[in-house]
Formats: sequence, structure tokens, C-alpha cells
Amino acid sequence: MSDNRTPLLDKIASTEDLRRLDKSDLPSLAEEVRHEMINAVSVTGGHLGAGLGVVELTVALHYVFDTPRDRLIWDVGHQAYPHKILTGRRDRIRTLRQKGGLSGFTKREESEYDPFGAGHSSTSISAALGMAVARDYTEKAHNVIAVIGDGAMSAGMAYEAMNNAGAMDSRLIVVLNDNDMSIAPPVGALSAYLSRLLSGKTYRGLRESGKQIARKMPRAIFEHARRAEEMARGFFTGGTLFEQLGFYYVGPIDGHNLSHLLPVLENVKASELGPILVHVVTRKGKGYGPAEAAPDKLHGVNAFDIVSGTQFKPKATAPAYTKVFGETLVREARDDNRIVAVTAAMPAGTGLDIFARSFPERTFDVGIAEQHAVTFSAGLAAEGLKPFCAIYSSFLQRAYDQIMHDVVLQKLPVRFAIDRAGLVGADGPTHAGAYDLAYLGCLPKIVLMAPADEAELTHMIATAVAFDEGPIAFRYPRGEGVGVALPERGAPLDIGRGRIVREGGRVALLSLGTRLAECLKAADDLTSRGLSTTVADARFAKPIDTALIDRLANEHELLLTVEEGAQGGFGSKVLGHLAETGALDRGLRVRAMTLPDRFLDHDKPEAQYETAGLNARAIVAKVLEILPRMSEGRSRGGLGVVRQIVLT
Ligand SMILES: Cc1ncc(C[n+]2csc(CCOP(=O)(O)OP(=O)(O)O)c2C)c(N)n1
Ligand SMILES: CC(=O)[C@@H](O)[C@H](O)COP(=O)(O)O
Ligand SMILES: [Mg+2]
Repeated sequence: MSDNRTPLLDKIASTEDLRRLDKSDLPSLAEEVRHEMINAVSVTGGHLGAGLGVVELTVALHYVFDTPRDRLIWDVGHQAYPHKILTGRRDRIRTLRQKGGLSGFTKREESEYDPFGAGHSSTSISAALGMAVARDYTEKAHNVIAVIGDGAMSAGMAYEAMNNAGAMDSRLIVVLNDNDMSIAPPVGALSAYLSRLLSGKTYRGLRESGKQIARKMPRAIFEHARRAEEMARGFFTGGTLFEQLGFYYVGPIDGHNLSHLLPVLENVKASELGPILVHVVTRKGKGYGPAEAAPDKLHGVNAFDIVSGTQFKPKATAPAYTKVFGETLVREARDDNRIVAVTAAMPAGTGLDIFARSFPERTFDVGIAEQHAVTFSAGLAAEGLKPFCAIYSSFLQRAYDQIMHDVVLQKLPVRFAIDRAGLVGADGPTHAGAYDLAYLGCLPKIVLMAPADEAELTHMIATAVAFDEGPIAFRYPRGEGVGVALPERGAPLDIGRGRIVREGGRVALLSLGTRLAECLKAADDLTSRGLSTTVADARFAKPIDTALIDRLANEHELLLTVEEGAQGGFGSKVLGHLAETGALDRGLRVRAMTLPDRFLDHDKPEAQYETAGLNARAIVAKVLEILPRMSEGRSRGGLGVVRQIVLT
């Protein structure tokens, strides 16, 4: 608060206003931002701990740098809520992740202060380097700053970017926000290295870090000496990894102490050095007890009670698919010691935390490194183990070449457990599991399954355990199952065989995955309109069950496929098959219902499916849209009664 008790935040419409404040006001401003953020997220839910940890850093960066002219890029973007509050979006902060509201990540369309959109991790240094090189090329002079977390720093892409940046002299500032946490506790040698880096050093304040920078100026002199100096520092003084990669390392700095942060950032801004890495140490969840105490559990939250930190979770009516996966895999692994599990920094998100509790020595968290996770799994499989590589559908996109080149081409029996398949709600388009059916379905010989409910998931896990001939994948959505009884043990399925769930006469709905429940609702509705409807569960997107498809095609007037995936997936395969067999020439009506060919914004999942036209209502509408036309055609041939039935 300022002296007259007007909140400082009320005076800040833009970062220009922030920069007009006296430095002495900044700690109070930071506290206000923190309270504002806690308040907002307590209502909206969202990513809590990461943003709280960078409140002071955010204030300092906008105070020192001339944003948006200077480009500030937040890695992942899940920590950008304080940034949004300070960059003209405070009035909409309580719309975070709600329909029509602010995105939970940075987004170019949303603000000029978001020069690069994110959601997936470890892209910031590459993007920032590209922007820095473009700036130099166009002879501009602004700064480019990437802020990347210690977790995100575990991904290969960050090193690809540093490798490139370290060999160039482009002025680029990377702030490493080291809170010693990923979503789960961080893993790997780099994390251990950062801890060692900290343990030997006390925080550097103004004088020390000022010296760190001053040592490296002026640019002209430094340019000549640069390589020699780097080598000397690297070899003789045991310089940091970052220095050896060609960066100037500044830090470690207490990221909650504005009187340390500001002068260091000012020095960094004033320097003309090539890539600089500022190592800032923060605490995830800072300033909110429950988030500090359990940074993993309060990484992402539902709406919550601020006093107790208790989250408001709707009562579950069925177990989550993720939990069913974790528990089923434990049961399978008790009988098969070749089963091992791989996660890329998402043990709780994928349910492998459950597996890890029973089999810690058979669980491998490789960090945010999906590409490595896949090829590492390929190696495990090559030696006869049964790796279950559990990765969210959208993050698996990262590892496409590894899937093709390291797994599928070599026919290695890696089992892909693809969580968050389909629309995911508040995380929006970056996290939607829309494409796996298309991007995996075109790979030769891969087996691709999608359970209709949680019991089917247990069967598919058993199928994957039993299947040793090559790669096999099963994809399932975020959230709860449908509440069916779970079998004691899953039973392996016949590869490539679907099932009829309900027999009808005129319309056939062929569902892949958990839209089956919507298909059954649609079938009830259609039947009540006189359109007897068969519902089948394809189970396999690859190989498709051609016998089942041919039967549906031969015995019905209209065949609709329904899947929670983009165009080019299961439906395309069915259409291709029917075209090939001549069923289309014989007058069969076929439609593939998929996600639309556009990105869908964050919203509640049910609302997203309504927008996507992939629920019971849309299925019924689609059938009614096609059959009147069909009945008109048929009526010329004497089936006029159809029209009458449909229109009632
Ligand atoms: C490619 C990819 N894999 C996994 C994730 C899931 N994820 C989001 S944030 C996060 C942890 C990031 O840790 P860090 O960079 O240290 O940021 P912090 O949350 O600690 O601030 C993970 C694993 C992701 N967003 N992108
Ligand atoms: C930022 C990020 O990528 C994760 O935190 C993600 O939001 C988790 O999603 P789930 O809640 O579906 O695990
Ligand atoms: Mg971290």
C-alpha cells in the first residue's frame, strides 16, 4: 500500500506506471500482486506455486526492463499470472482459464506483453535467441529475456538453445528461476549440479554481482579476450556449466530480495555482453503457507479456501483413468517383473506415483525429456523389458521422431500409456490431446487402442502387457471414468477386434474411446425418434476391425464414426476402408465425427465437447441432418415413410 492507502496496484495500468514508482515501493507492490494472485486463483483454480515464486522477479523485470519493447519470455507460461496482473490484465485476472477469459499461459493474441506463447516447456531460450538474432539483423536495440525454471532446464531443447547461443555473441539474457522443484521434486544430474552450485556459494548481492559483470566489460576489449577468458575460467577455476557453454554466469541471487535483484538486473541490462545467465533462487509457493508446504500438490489447484488451503473438489463418482492406470499396472507388475515404467516429470499426473510407491526401483522419472523417455524406453524394450512409457498426448508430440525411428521402425514393444487424450478443459489448446490418433495411426504396424471406460482400460493394459510383437499404445482422457465395475484383473483383448454394445437397425454409431457413453445417449434419443440405432465400440484405432465395419456398413443406412481426436485419425481409416471396399459406391452414408479443424480455447471439458460438436446432442443432430436427405432420395424409390418418422 502507498501512504494514502490507495493500493499501488490501482495506479498501474501499464508497466510505464510501474516504472514510475519509487524503488522503495516495490516490496509493497510485490505483496499486493501476491495477494491479488492468491485471491484470483482461489476463485478460478489454476497454477499457484510457480507464480507465487516469481512475484518479486516479475516486478523487478518489468521495473528494470522496458517491456513490452524489451521482450520477456516466460518458459511454460504457467508462472505468468503476476506478469498478467502487471501488464494490463488485472481487471480480467478472475477470468483465468474460464470460458472467454484469460489463458492460463502466455499467449501472443492476448497481449503485446506476451511476445511468445507457451504451455509446453523449455522453448523459451530458443525463441529468445531467435528474437535476439532477428533484433541484431534488423539493427534494433531492445533486450530479450527468457525466464526458465530449473525443471524446464532438464529438457534437451534448452541445451540445444544454449549450445547455439553460447557460440554466438547475440545479447541474450536467460534468467534461471531455480526453486528446486519441477511439478514433482526435480530429478537428474543437472538438478544435483544446481544444488551443488548453490551449496558452495552464498547469495551474491549488489557488490559481488556488480563485480561479476564489470569484470567482463567493456565489450571491445572483452571480445578479443572472450574465448581465452572463458577457457581460463572453465578450466582453471572450474567455471560453471553455463560458462563452459559460453554464457556469462551471474548469481546465485535471492529472487525474493528486490534490493538484490534490481541492481543485478540493472547491471545486466547495462552490459553489452553476449549471452548472460542470471541464476535466481526462489521458493515455489512463496508467501502462501499451504503452497510452500506442499509445492507439488499445490502446483496446479482447483478453487480453494484461502485460510485453510483446502481445495474445492467436486465429489468423484468414479475413479480417474489415471488412477486406474496406476493401480492396474501395479497389479500386472506383481506378476511380471519385466514391467517397468517411465515418466517425463509427471509421476502424479500419469499415475506412476502409485506405481513408484510399490516399485520404486522399476520407475524411471527422466525429467522433462519426452524424446529421451521414448528412446530410453526403446532401449529397455530392446533388452527384453516391458516399458510402459506414460506421457500426456500433447507432450508426446515432442517425441514423434523417436516414436517412429527408435520404436516403430525397429518393432520394439514399447507400451505407450497416453494420458490426457481428448480435450482437457482449462489448460486449453496447448494441452489438448487432439492429434495422437492421427500422428500415431499413420505409423506402420503400431497397435493403437482407446478404452470406452475404466474397465476397458484395465483390459487394454493387460493387452499391452501380453503383446510383445511390437509397439502398442492406449489413449485415455483426463478425469473420471464412467463408473462401471472394475474387474479383478484385466483380460487381454483380441488385437484389432471391436464389439457391438447395442444392436439396432438403421443407424450405426461406431465409437472409439470414451465418447461411447455419448453414443449410447444418442442412440436412446434416435430410437425414441423411430431410428433404431446400433452402437459399437471399436476399441482399436489400428488395426481397424474390418469385419465389424463391413457388417455395420452392410446392415445400416448410415454409419457414423465418433472419436475424441482431430481429423486424420480413426474415422479417416474407416472411410478409407469403406471407399476401398466399394461400400460408398453402393450408397452407404458415412460420416466421421472428429474434433473440428481448429484449436479450441480453454473451457469446461463438457462445454468444449459441445463446441466441438462431439456429444450426444451433436450426434443426434448429425444423424437427423443426413437422414431427411436420404429419405428424400429413398422416397423417390418408395420409402417416403422414413421422412415422416425422422421429422416427428
Ligand atoms: C513438454 C512438457 N512436458 C511436461 C510439461 C508439464 N509441466 C508443466 S510445468 C512443469 C514443471 C516445470 O518446472 P520448472 O520449470 O522448474 O517450473 P516451476 O513450476 O518450478 O516454476 C512440468 C513438468 C510441460 N508443460 N511441457
Ligand atoms: C503447466 C503444465 O503443463 C501442467 O502443470 C499441466 O497443467 C498439468 O495438467 P494436469 O492438471 O492435466 O495434470
Ligand atoms: Mg522449478
